[in-house]
Amino acid sequence: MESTSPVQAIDNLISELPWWGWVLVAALGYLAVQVYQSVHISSKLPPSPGAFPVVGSFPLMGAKDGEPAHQMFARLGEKYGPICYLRMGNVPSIIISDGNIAKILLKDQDHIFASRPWMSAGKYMGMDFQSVVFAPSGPHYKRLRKIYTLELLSNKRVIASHGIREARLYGTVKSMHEDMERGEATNLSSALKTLSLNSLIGLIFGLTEDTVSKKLGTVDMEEVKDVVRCAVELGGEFNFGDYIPIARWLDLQGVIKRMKDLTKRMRVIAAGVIEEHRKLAASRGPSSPDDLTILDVVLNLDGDDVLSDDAMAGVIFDMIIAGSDTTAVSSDWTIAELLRQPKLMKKLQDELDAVVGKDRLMRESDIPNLPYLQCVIKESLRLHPPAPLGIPHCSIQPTTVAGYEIPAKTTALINLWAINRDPKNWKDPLQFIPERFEKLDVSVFGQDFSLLPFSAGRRGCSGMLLGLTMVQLIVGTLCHSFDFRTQGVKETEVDVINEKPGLVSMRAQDIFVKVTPRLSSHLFKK
Ligand code: HEM
Repeated sequence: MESTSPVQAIDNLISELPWWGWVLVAALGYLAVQVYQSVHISSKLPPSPGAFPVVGSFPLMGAKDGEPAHQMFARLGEKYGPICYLRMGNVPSIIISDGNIAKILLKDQDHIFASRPWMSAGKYMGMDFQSVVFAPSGPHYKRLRKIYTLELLSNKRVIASHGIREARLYGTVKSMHEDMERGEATNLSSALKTLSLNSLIGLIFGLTEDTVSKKLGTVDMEEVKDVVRCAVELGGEFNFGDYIPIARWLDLQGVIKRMKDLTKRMRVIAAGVIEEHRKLAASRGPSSPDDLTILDVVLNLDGDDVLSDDAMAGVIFDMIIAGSDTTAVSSDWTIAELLRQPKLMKKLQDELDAVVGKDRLMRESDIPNLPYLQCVIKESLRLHPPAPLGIPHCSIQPTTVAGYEIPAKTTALINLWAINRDPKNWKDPLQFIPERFEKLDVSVFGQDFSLLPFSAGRRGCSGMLLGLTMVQLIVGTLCHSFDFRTQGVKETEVDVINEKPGLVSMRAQDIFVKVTPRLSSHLFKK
């Protein structure tokens, strides 16, 4: 009998292996790597609950049904310490629950942690990672971020665009007054969302009060609002496919399919508004720099700054999505806290009456003269940061943090919610006490690592001044204009504990209020 050499035997096996044999070999190989990674969690990594093959640490994270992720991560922080290692499916991740360690990532090693991990939201809704929110660090991101800082959201442009925000807000004040005249309660939470969305749409597209709810050329503004609503929902949905490759491939949750459909709608809207804006700009001739909308500025960029169609679509949707719900929920949490504590509400109203008077509505230019309003908003951003986990960061190279080894491509989640409530830094951290800021000079803009509502460093929120100004103006104007009586629940029992899960921290229950005007009656006439 002819003998076969081992090499020949392997050769024969390979050539005769059926397709399912290859699938089996690939699956066994994948499993072997997973088992190796699970048992081989290096002792130099941060403390960890451990990990299983394929699903990693997911079953060990102690997730509770309906619980927001930042609360679950805060519990992990209490158990495993301020830096905790998780393998989320296939993805090495660290959770940071301490301001001093956040400072290492966002300041000392900002150049290492300023990238973003791969996320299906970035691939699809982020226009193939062209949008600033999802772009990994590199020349494209650097160029975009510079455009945001110097052109789109510069201090000068934020100040110059105050009229658009004030007009939208005064419109909301008048419709709440109309609800009152009809004897109806206003759903305040929902009114705040509509207001923020309309303000952002106004800033970007430059629509007037009449057209903001109608059409811009071929683009229906209701379609824009629906796309934004779907994007916020989809962005907040947990997608296993981001962590487990096979789940991405199978798309069992249908997230990728829905994102692809939504991206098509986003591209159609972006193409429509860009075309309309080009036509309008051509017919209108040159405008003064202060009258330009965000989209005018984007279209006027020249030289190396000119953006591709996808990057322009990214700017439009990044700004509306990142800016609208964050400012709406922050205003909602603040008013909820003030309703629970009538003394604080009165103190704020007294300050507003003294500075603004009763014969006009508040303006953005009043804010520097309203120190208590500033303290109220700071305290609200501390206790209820609207984006409690920020947006995931990603390391671009291996590094050491607090004595632990962190591999390259590790996702870093910074628990801003836990940091802002750290009892090491804040007395009575769970109480809403604006007075704590009366004698404490702490900035919300990322210089103080015990207070990080906007995160910090090169990846920190690029709309922080705009966001802060909007919340101050909205809360100040509404509390100045009205006294509130809640419907369905006593003022002092408005829920300021429970949240809906999602990217943005929303209160679990909408607030319904009946209002009584506090200012001269002519201010409420349409
Ligand atoms: C109270 C309101 C707001 C809060 C609390 C807030 C908070 C945040 C946070 C925590 C991040 C993540 C930062 C990180 O990755 O470390 C972020 C990112 C971002 N925010 Fe805001 N935001 C607010 C309003 C706005 C507004 C009004 C805009 C613009 C219209 C905006 C635009 C952005 C953008 C573009 C990013 C991504 C920055 C980047 O990746 O470089 N935000 N925001």
